[in-house]
Amino acid sequence: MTQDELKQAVAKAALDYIKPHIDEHTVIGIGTGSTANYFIDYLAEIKAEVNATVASSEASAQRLKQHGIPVFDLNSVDEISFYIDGADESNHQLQLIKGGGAALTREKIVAACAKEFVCIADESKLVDTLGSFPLPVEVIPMARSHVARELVKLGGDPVYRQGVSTDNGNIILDVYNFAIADALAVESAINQITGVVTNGLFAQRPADILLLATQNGVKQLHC
Ligand SMILES: O=C[C@H](O)[C@H](O)[C@H](O)COP(=O)(O)O
Repeated sequence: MTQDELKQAVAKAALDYIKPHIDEHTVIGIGTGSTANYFIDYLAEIKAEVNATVASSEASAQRLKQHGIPVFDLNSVDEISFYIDGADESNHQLQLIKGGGAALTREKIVAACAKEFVCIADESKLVDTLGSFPLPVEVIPMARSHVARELVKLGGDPVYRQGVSTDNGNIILDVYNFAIADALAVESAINQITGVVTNGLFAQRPADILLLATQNGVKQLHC
């Protein structure tokens, strides 16, 4: 199977995973990216059963609406029942790097409100140590140089993602050459830098389950 076929297979597995639990009170949080897009397309097949979703990006909200799936503002719902989203990397504790598509902040907010975070990924995303994928950091534009200097002090190699503005009107610095042994500590240290909105480490709020598409089928990993 190609990587795209694996993404599609895991998106279908996520739908099968949550479908028995969907009722009129269920609010589904929707992630961002190519794997999440496949999930949205599968969700459309059962849209009559879906009363509410909350999207983690303008792009996902638009795709949901195109399918006729109801999208709500996060402030108008009590709790997210399931949050379904992809990742750029996951370790075996289900701590993640996200934000390759610049949606990390809204993703982190929706994940924080979720009862269960179901991460969906193909097997290339599973790593022993996070950090081969450059760590995205969302930054208030005027703080770009200051934050970059502070990231260098932490041992990283930040690169400005040219031409990208997040849904919140901010910029992204991608931090290269960070071997992230203690993801909790790194997440918290970067978030202490003035001017940082948040970073793409999901360690304080890891996934609850990782559905991992492999050539031998979709596996379930728990931390
Ligand atoms: O900002 C983007 C998100 O964090 C995505 O979930 C992540 O980049 C994975 O994307 P994909 O499913 O396209 O590999």
